[in-house]
Parts: sequence; structure tokens; C-alpha cells
Amino acid sequence: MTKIRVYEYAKEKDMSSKEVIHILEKVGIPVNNHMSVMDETATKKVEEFVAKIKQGSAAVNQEKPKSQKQTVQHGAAKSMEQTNNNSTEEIQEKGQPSSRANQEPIKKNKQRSNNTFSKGRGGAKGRGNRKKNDRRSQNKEKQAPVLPKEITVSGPLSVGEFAKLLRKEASEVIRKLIPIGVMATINQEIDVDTMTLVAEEFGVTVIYKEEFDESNIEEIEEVDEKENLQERPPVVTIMGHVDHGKTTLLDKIRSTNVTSGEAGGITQHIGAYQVEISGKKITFLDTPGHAAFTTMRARGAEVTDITILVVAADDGVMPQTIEAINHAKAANVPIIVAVNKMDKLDANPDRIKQQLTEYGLVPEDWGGDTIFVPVSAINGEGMEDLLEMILLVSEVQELKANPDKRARGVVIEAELDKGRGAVATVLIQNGTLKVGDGIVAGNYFGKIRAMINDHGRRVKVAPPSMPVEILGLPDVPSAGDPFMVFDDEKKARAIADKRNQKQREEERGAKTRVTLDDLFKQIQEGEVKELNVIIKADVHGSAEAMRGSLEKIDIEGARVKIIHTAVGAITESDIILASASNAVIIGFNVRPEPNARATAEQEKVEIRLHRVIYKAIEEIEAAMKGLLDPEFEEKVVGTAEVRQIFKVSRVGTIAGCYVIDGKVVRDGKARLIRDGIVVHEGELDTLKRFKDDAKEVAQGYECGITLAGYNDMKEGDLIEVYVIEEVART
Ligand SMILES: Nc1nc2c(ncn2[C@@H]2O[C@H](COP(=O)(O)OP(=O)(O)OP(=O)(O)O)[C@@H](O)[C@H]2O)c(=O)[nH]1
Repeated sequence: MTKIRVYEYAKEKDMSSKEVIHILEKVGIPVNNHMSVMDETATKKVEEFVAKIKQGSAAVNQEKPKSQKQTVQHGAAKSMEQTNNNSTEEIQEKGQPSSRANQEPIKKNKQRSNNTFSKGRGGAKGRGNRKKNDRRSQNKEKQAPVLPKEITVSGPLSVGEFAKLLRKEASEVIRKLIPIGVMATINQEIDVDTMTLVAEEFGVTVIYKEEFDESNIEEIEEVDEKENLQERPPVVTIMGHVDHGKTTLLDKIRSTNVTSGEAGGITQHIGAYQVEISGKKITFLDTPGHAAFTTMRARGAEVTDITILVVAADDGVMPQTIEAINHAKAANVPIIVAVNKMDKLDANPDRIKQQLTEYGLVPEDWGGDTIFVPVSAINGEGMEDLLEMILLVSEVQELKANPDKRARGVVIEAELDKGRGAVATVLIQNGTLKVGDGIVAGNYFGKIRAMINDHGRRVKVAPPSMPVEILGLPDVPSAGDPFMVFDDEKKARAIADKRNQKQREEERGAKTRVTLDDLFKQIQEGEVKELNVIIKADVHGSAEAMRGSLEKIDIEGARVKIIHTAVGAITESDIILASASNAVIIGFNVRPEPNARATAEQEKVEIRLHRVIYKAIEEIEAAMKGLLDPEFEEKVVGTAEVRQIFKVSRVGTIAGCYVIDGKVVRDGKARLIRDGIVVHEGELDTLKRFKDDAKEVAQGYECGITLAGYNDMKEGDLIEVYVIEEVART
């Protein structure tokens, strides 16, 4: 024999190709696969190796696990190091063709299922029992459990645990491990790749599911079997512009639709309530407005199924109407338009329809798919239609939950009550909550002492979509916090502790948000495919121009998605929307309101301010290409309010100011802001304390400021002073 392929050689020697490849590796002649050619030297070396093994001399490195659990990595390198008597035995067995054919390993496995592979092997006793064993193993084979089609693992498992999942004996697994170069005992751990290879040999698929930390209650996914799912009531939020009638509408619905049997009962404000119509329930969140809605979303709680957009028929689409539309769209929640105040003489519902088409809400009778319901929250007109429409939309959505399992949901609101302690209103999203359940809500663990429904009655159980007030938490969670029932109290306490710790870490700044500086990296890592952007501008035209240009950007498969544009200063509500939607805010000739700036810092939302449209676009493009040049960054050092204007001939206009925040520095640049809009930007000319020139003036002091080349300051204007700082690129 001069040259022979691996598989031919293996066949000839009654070995498997894998074994031959493995030995070739060990003798220093690695080959690629079973089709590789072995020359004379190779066959000789393999033969020598097998001979040595048969004499027992290759049985080195007797396995003595140091610890009970040891992770064994799959890989050739490892296998080389781990040459031991396991491989020896595998080969010895192969020398006896009957051993494999008659399923002997099954019996043997049973015999030593609790031993390490090296123990009790190959002794006279073992051989003597072979016949009996064969018979037993045959019997056993008949009753062999059906193998699973697939198994799910979340990380390394010990051979024993893995075998159990496969419904195989551990030694069978060990046997399959050897040819792939892994020498492991029953107690040693093997990695997922190795498990996948071994399972394949048994025709079983390994599904890897990353084990996650259960303290991320928000991310615990529980799949319900279809047959366990039942219809659940829709959860509805009412949004709209100030004074368009949200509260009146909510009150009207509640007072005219109290659940049967409860009529006349005192309804209690618990943050949400349910009404019944045509035998079906609807849950309304009792906090109108998109701020509450988006604050919850910012905390990861997707509670709302349907949004009712209230627009007053005598007024029309207003800024907050648009904001509400964008908040609902960002959350992918369907909108039903309630055209309110229809009782008013000047009500003009067609105008509302016309206006809303501009925002993509086209009424059904105009060929669109948005439901418009004319109503009057005062006299109740159209109210039933509205409720029917809610039920219709919820039917289309096929809202379902499984009432027969542990409950989970969201905290709607919570407070500390003097007499009752921490009281939280929760909305059950899935499962059924019961008195006595141990729950983690936010960062706290508690046992439910009592539950009170929206009519102030004590209840023992709360099914999906039902809001209830719960007593029994040791402290007050936040609105939007998730809650979940845990059967194991010890585990639940540990989860609550961990959540607490994580929150503290987040507060220390560990929160990750998209920023232009790391956008490119996030795009490359596949974390970001769409850059969500909110545009705030001084005039409608600029906002639209910016939207048009930004939407055209498509770089490296990532695009810009404008989730909201509006005219005016950057508000807290913009920041919350950005936070909930992982967006950046571009301000064009506008500034953030003071509390918005603070919230942005807290929420780590990035605000980029510009005065030239193309610069804003260039910046986004550069960020998406990873070419952003943040070598210089603007840092606002202080803000002064103009309290008095002095016109002095030759000098020009002096603004008598009061420093309301930070400090004003003589060398800084200044921006003059009127009602949130930047009206001038330039150099600070003079800065004086009384008659003297000052280098800087701190918060709480008065000063006189002149701006270079600009005299049109007015009382009430803000002068924002900033410096340009060099920042190191990361
Ligand atoms: N004529 C008439 N007036 C209404 C109707 N709905 C509400 N109003 C009145 O409009 C005013 C504002 O209503 P609210 O319900 O407070 O409006 P809102 O949208 O909740 O307002 P905010 O809470 O300030 O955002 C009140 O004076 C109501 O009485 C209606 O259908 N017809």
C-alpha cells in the first residue's frame, strides 16, 4: 500500500474517519478531511500509534478532574493536549467490531454512569459480563427513549446534564466526544459548539439561546401556546392638544359606562379604569397626554394598544396634536381620531380631516384607513360609536394573553400613602395576578397583601388588561416600571436587589444611547440601522428642508428616520420622545428649554445645534460614515437674562443682565435667544461689573453686556455664553 485515502484506510481498519484524522493529528500529520490522502509514513505512524494504545502505553494523562465542573473547549489543540486513555479505549473498542453494532455502549454506560470514563474500564469483569450486557443493552434499546428533535441550551453544560437533555447515557456522549478531540468526564463542562457537533451525531439540533439575566424583567420572553391564549381587553390612551377635551372625554366615558352592577358605585381614581360595552371590556389609561405615554415608553413599557387622538372640531390641528401623532407613530400604536366638541356651532370636522391628511391620517371615507369619530364629550354624542370603534380596532389587532400563568405587567402610577404604605396601580399585561403573589415591581420585592379595583372594591384576582391597585410593596416603584410574579421568593429578592444595583450604575452614567460620535461604530456592529432624528427649528420651512435632505441620506445601509419635526424650542417632551425612541435631536436656530437641557443630560440624549442647514446634514452624513470630526466642541458656560436695556451713544446698546446659570466669560461667544429661538450669534464685546471690565461674572450677579455688531437686544432675552473646547477623539 502506497497511498490511501483516510476513509478507505479507516474502513480497512474498522475505524471511523474521525478517529483516523484524530490520530493523524496526534502523530503530527494533520489532514483536512476524510478524502485526504495518507502516504506510507502516515499509515505507518497511525499503525504504530494504535499498536501502542493496544499495549496501553498511550494511555497517558489519566483523567483526574480537579474540580467537579471544568469547561472543556472543543478544538483540535485541546484534544492534542488531552490524549488520554479515553481515546485509547475508543480505539480498542473499534478493534472489536461487534461492540458498536450491538449497542454495547448503552449497557456499559449504564453501568458506569456515575463514574469517570477512565474508571472501571476494560477489566476482566467488564469483558466477562459482555454477553449478559449485550442482552440487557438490547432490551434497553427496545425501550430507548425517543430522542428530542432539538434541545435548547444557554451555555456550557456538564456532560451529564447535556446527556440528560439528549435522553442519552453520559458515556454515549463521552464516546461521541472523543473523535472530535474532546476528552471529558461526566462532570466536566462542554461548550455549545461541542454540544452542537455531538448532538448532530444523534440527529438532534442544538438551539442556542443566550441565557439572560432574569433581572431584566422587561426582556423575559415567554411564549404562550396558541391554545392558551384568550382575548384580552384593549388598553387605550387619550392624547391631544391642550383643552381639546381629553379629560372631559375620559370622565364622560367613565361616568356613562360603569361596569354593570357597579352603577352608582364610587369610582376611584387609580390611574386607569375599565368600562364594559356590548359585553366587552376596554381599559383606559387615566393620565391623558403624550408626555405620560412617552415617559412610560422611555422606561421600556409598551402599554398602549390604541391611541385616541382628540381634536377639537372648533379649533383644529395644533402643535400638540402633531406631537401626539408622532409619539403614537414612534410607538407603532394605531390612532383613532375623536373629533370632539361637535356640539359647538363652529365645529368643522371636515377641516380637521383635511388637516390630518397632511400627517398621514386619511379618513376611511376619503379612501384612507384612519377611523374618525365625531363626538361631544359634553353631551355624550358619538361616544358609543367611539367605544365600538375601539373594539373594532382591537379585534383587528387580535389582542390576546394567557390568563393561566404568573402575572406580569407595568406600574401605571405609584405613591406613598400615609395609612397604607406604598400603593401602586399596575396594569396586568399577561397572566393573572393574585393576592399573596410575590412580585418584583421596579426594584422592589413584595407580597401582594390586597388588591383594589377601579371601583374601590377589593379583588382577589386580576386578569390580563385589568388595572388594580396593589398593597404590599416595601417602597414606591416608578410609573413605567415592569412588574412580574416570581414563585421563588429568594430568587425574587435577589432580582430586586440586582435591579436596584443596576439602576444605581445607570445613574452613574452607564446608560447607552445613540450619539453621533459612536454612530458609525453602532452601524458597523449592526446595532443601528436607522438613525432616529427629531428636528426642532425656528421656522417650518427650515424644518421641512432639513427633513427632506436628511431623509435622502443612505449610507452603508443605514438611513435617517425623522420621527418628529416641529417649530420652537427643544422641550422636555422632545427629550423624552428621543429617549424612548433612541433618537438624537437636531436643533436648527433653536435652543433647549432649561429643564429640557437637564433632562437631556440625565437621559443622555444628544442634542446637536446648528445655524446652517447644510452643516447639520454634513454632520449627520459624516457621523454615519464614521468621519465625524468632533475635535472642537461647543460648551455652554452660562446664561444671562437681559433685564434692562441702556442705549448709549457711541457705545451702542448695553444689556443690563443677571446671570441665571453658570457664568458669563469675557472671552466667550454669545447667542441671543428670544422665546427659544436664536436671533443672533456672535462675539461678546464688553463685559462689565458696574463700571469695571470683568473677566467673568458668576451666577447670581448682575453685569452689563454688549455684543459685537449687534444692538437689537430686548428685555427678557437670554444671552447664552459658550466657549469652543478641543476634545480628544475617542
Ligand atoms: N362644548 C364642548 N366643550 C367641551 C367638550 N369637551 C371638552 N370641552 C370643554 O373644553 C375645555 C377643556 O376640556 P378638558 O377636558 O379640560 O381638555 P383637556 O384636553 O383635558 O385639557 P388639558 O388637560 O389642559 O390638556 C373644558 O372647558 C371642557 O368643558 C365638548 O365636547 N363640547
